[in-house]
Amino acid sequence: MTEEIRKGLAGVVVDTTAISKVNPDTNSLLYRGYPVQELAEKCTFEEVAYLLWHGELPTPVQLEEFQQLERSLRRLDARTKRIIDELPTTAHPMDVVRTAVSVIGAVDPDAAASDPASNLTKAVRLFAQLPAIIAYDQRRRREQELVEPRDDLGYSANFLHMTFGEVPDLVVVNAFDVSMILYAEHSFNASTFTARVVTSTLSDLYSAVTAAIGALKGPLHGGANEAVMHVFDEIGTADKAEAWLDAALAEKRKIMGFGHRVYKNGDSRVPTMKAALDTLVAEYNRPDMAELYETLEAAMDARKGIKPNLDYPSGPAYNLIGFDTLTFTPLFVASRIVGWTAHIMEQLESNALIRPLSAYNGPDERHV
Ligand SMILES: CC(=O)SCCNC(=O)CCNC(=O)[C@H](O)C(C)(C)COP(=O)(O)OP(=O)(O)OC[C@H]1O[C@@H](n2cnc3c(N)ncnc32)[C@H](O)[C@@H]1OP(=O)(O)O
Ligand SMILES: O=C([O-])CC(=O)C(=O)O
Repeated sequence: MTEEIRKGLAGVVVDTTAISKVNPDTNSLLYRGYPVQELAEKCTFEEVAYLLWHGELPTPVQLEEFQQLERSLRRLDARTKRIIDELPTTAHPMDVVRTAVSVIGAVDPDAAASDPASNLTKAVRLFAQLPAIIAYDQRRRREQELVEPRDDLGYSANFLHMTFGEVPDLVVVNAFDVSMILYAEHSFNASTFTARVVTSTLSDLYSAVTAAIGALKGPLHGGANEAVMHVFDEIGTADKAEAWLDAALAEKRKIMGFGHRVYKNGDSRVPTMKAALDTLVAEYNRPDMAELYETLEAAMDARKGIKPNLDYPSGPAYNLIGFDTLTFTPLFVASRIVGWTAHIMEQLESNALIRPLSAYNGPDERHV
């Protein structure tokens, strides 16, 4: 038998999904049929989360009910806070988030229940709790006290309030909300596929999410938004970008924030996130950031023809908002929790154990 091996499952279609459609030919991304750009312009992250989980945008009554539920679940419980406090500040914030989700799973008496209603309850709980975990972790690293959530604020305004102790201008809240919408879902990316693999063994949602966080951490996936900022810090100013890039390419380095497994002519989400970044550049009066961004992008295009992915504009956007660089990938978690949990529920609707084959290339049979 000749076996065709597709390293990294590149180009392999492994299942169907009704959650999102990534189309590199038209450079489009649909969530449940809606173009993501339209959702970013007209909806809040809460509405998009509801859409991804339920398949339809909420009616005003459904939205009100969902918002009330989400606001009621925002507070970090004492046990989770204690366990975060136990972790050294040398731990990467992704490890803190992964541990916190694991703790929430371990103390949930209903952890093993995997019917759709139980899983949706868990998904909403994680959605509501992650901002508190991430905000508190950044604050404790800065030796600041925990800030309690405000029930009168929407998701993004409250997230920023809990992180920085104040609600920034609307333009900042909106840019952050757009980033949450754009990060929420992207079909069978590595972390979502990880969540589906774990779910396919009939393990529980918390285990699948914990594994997905581990997959997202890597710099070839979600870790790239953090890595982009390290690149910006390394380069310094726009006038040094070309020389830096030539040296990095000569060393065969992968340039973080560029390239994509599926999109080969640019990531459908980048123009929307770049526009959000531009509003932040104006708000914080940081044209130098835009100049560095654009110079490196143009140089990469000229030398390799490789375009930016979503992590490229998101990294500097989160920097301008004031997040610590190490907190960037946890922000991706806060958003992608929606996509992961939607996929976990979809996997369970028609489950098949995910177990591919391998072609053995070790020694022929031999004996001791
Ligand atoms: C939200 C997200 O998770 S998006 C992805 C975020 N990740 C990054 O930004 C990390 C940097 N990018 C990369 O490493 C890659 O582009 C990936 C992992 C995202 C996609 O990789 P693949 O689809 O496997 O493409 P592959 O690595 O085979 O690249 C094809 C060619 O382009 C080159 N290439 C791709 N991306 C880059 C890059 N960022 N910098 C330099 N060269 C690159 C490869 O070296 C390869 O060249 P070769 O054919 O001469 O060997
Ligand atoms: O789709 C991918 O491979 C990576 C990505 O852009 C995402 O997860 O948002």
